[in-house]
Amino acid sequence: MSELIPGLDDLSQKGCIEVSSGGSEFEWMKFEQRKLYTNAFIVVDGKILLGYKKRGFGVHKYNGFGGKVDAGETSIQAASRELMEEAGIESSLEHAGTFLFLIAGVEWAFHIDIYRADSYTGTPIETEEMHPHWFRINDEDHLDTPPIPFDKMWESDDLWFPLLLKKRNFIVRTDYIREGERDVLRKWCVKETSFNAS
Ligand SMILES: Nc1[nH]c(=O)nc2c1ncn2[C@H]1C[C@H](O)[C@@H](COP(=O)(O)OP(=O)(O)OP(=O)(O)O)O1
Repeated sequence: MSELIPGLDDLSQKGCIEVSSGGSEFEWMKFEQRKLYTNAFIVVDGKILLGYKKRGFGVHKYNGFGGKVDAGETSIQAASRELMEEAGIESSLEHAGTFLFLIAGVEWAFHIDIYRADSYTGTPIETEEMHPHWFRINDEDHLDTPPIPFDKMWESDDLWFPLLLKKRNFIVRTDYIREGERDVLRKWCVKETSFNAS
């Protein structure tokens, strides 16, 4: 079995398959506290909806729609609320993965529940935080739509997007450091959990 990823439930790692890992020369960063976040991706008819982030941490990157889970909310309630606040749409979301994101200088870990859906209601709109855009998910269809802009996303997203798009469930941990203005991926592990013996 591959190394257990610290900070993620040991049981959910039982029987899963490591897809990618790196930075083995570094230690995983320590953290005392975790904060809950969500991130939702809509994939419809060969295209994925991403938002261009206009402000805050991760500004100028493309990402799913999400943010902090508020007190008294479940994760899926937060994911639905954020999808409405940031893209103006409603959707029946399914849990797709769990993501632990650490960055040097922030003493807590971001525990992000990743959701996906293959339908939605409403029309995606630009909001104060995000500008929505569609991207094609392969190079056979929709050639008039741009490909997923991995060079303008968090550096590790290309490692787990194939699982998200194939509807496979996964867990990810990424530890980043800051180098000047840049966030640099230092250690990571991606595992597919779809094969979990529960
Ligand atoms: N696709 C992604 N890939 C990645 O590597 N890290 C991500 C990620 N999506 C989110 N993160 C990390 C970095 C990001 O700054 C942090 C918080 O997520 P968001 O930026 O979505 O939340 P916000 O800070 O906008 O929260 P709100 O203000 O509640 O909307 O989680």
